[in-house]
Amino acid sequence: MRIDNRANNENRKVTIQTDYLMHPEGSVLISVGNTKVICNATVEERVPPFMRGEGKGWVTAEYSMLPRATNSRNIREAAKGKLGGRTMEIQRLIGRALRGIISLEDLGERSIVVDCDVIQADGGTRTASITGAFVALKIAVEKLLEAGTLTVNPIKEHLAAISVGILPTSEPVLDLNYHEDSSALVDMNVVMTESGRFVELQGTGEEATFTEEELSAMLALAKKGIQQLINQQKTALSLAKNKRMPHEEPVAMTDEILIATGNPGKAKEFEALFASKGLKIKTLLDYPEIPEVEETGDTFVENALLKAETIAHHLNMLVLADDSGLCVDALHGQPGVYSARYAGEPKSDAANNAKLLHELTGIPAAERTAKFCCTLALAMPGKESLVVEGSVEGQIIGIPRGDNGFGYDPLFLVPEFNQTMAELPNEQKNAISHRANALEKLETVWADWIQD
Ligand SMILES: O=c1nc[nH]c2c1ncn2[C@H]1C[C@H](O)[C@@H](COP(=O)(O)OP(=O)(O)OP(=O)(O)O)O1
Ligand SMILES: [Mg+2]
Repeated sequence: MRIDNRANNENRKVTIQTDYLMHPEGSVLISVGNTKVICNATVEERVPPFMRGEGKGWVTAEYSMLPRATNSRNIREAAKGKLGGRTMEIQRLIGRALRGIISLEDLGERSIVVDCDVIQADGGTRTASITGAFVALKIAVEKLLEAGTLTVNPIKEHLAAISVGILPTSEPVLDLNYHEDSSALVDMNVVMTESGRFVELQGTGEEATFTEEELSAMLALAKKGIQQLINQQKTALSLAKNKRMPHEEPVAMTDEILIATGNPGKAKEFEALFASKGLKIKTLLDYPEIPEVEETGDTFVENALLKAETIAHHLNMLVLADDSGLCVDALHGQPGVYSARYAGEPKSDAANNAKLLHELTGIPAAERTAKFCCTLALAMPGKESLVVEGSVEGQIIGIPRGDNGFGYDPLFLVPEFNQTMAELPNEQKNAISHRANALEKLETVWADWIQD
């Protein structure tokens, strides 16, 4: 067991706060566990003298740490009057990493400098800097594209970094904190692109050696961790982009509301739930030309916000989105946000139900408790979105029952009725469901929200 109770293949909790400071073209506060780094990207319409006239741009980085980012105070490098070797090495690494995914030709004769300032260190400051620096760089570039200064996107793909290592117990682990890092036998930093290409590998035995098998195990962990970080970058970038998009006066509310779902089962339920309020609904099934929003979030809240805000900006109107799913206790909350894609793409209710039953093989009825969760996000361009959550508890049975509803309904027993969600008449499901529960909460707050 790891000191912070994580599984060996588990990342620390990551948050990526965009537009953190007001002046830089791209500004991000990234937290990876207790490590916190501010990453600011600055665009300058010039390149270093030795590059002038070549039509190419330049991307570089600087790195530093606040004196009390660490357990005891470090003397500021400014006070010492020179940069340490470690600082030089790290800032060159960050610069190389960013130049690995940007076309300097497509950037044109301008520079982007990304400053990475560690405000709190708990291991992995260089990797957190790279992951955050990419987001700051991407925001700065998106703004150049939005302003028409650039017409071709110079950023070719996403990039993130993470550490892996081998603990004294010989276990390979992902994303080491400082405590783990200081006792690790092997410590490795991996910088990788979305397509799985490496920009840099820094693997070191600390009074120890490692085998090719151990190296492969560490790389597999790193790949998984980096994919998750890239999803988190995408989520933060989409939400930030929606906030930046200019908006005219939103289309006035009529007796119609748009629900950003492409799921016919949900659409039908919302129709019934809203009919009783005298409101008509439209869904994305009425707008087949709108592309599906990528659900990169790792929480229901993030995905509901992504769907609601992206569609609200697209159509310049009030939009409600639902992100929902099934959380099974014996599966540690899985499939959770992955409910729709549990058995892979293309999404299929039948395949998802089959996979769920398979995963629960041999687990006795008393331990098959579960809950349906629903997060609703209400978005209007130019306004802070409203978010509410609802849930309903039940149990996963071993053989599907009933034809009403959709998704996991035939396997979800509601104990108080001794019927599955798919056996309950529609009105009954709509009286007790997680969706109905969330909608009730929304009703108590939305009048105030729409007014101001
Ligand atoms: O009342 C429900 N009864 C049974 N299953 C349910 C229910 N509510 C959600 N679920 C399951 C279905 C799907 O596997 C996942 C939702 O995933 P989620 O991404 O929110 O919806 P989706 O992709 O089907 O449509 P969309 O994103 O366009 O709203 O959870
Ligand atoms: Mg979905």
